[in-house]
Amino acid sequence: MGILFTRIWRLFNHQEHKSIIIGLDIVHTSPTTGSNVKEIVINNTRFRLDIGGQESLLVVNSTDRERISVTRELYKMLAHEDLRKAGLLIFANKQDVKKCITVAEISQFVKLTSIKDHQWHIQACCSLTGEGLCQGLEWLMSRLKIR
Ligand SMILES: Nc1nc2c(ncn2[C@@H]2O[C@H](COP(=O)(O)OP(=O)(O)OP(=O)(O)O)[C@@H](O)[C@H]2O)c(=O)[nH]1
Ligand SMILES: [Mg+2]
Repeated sequence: MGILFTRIWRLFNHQEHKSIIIGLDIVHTSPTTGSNVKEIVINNTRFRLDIGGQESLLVVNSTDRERISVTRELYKMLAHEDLRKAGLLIFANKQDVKKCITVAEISQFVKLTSIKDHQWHIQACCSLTGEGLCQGLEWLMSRLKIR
């Protein structure tokens, strides 16, 4: 999810909203200085994230049918105390690819409708063109405004 992450990072730049970004290819390195600060490495780039997050972003590779079941487990981290009030934004990436897993299918796999205690939104996107990224983030921003 390197490309998508880089684009989102640019859009978020200089803003103070706390978010965590999760996906299957993020490598957690050892905890760093602050208690909530984690360093992650994505495609050889090191990022520092504050994981006392208010929002969660989940990135799904819509062409990877084998690992969609692993993705299903990821949102369980929403049960963590620090994420009690977090919303969940799911980016279904690579929706431009023929025969990709559709947003409806991903929703079913991940059992989105069973998430009752968090607001969630699933957004089709293509990180090559950037399509869908702004719409997804607009959903996050609208949540932050009404708080
Ligand atoms: N067609 C298409 N290709 C993409 C998209 N996003 C990433 N890719 C391609 O997928 C490959 C891996 O890029 P990453 O940024 O690692 O994307 P990823 O979502 O982690 O996908 P995988 O690593 O393949 O699981 C590269 O060749 C990208 O060009 C997308 O939205 N559409
Ligand atoms: Mg990747």
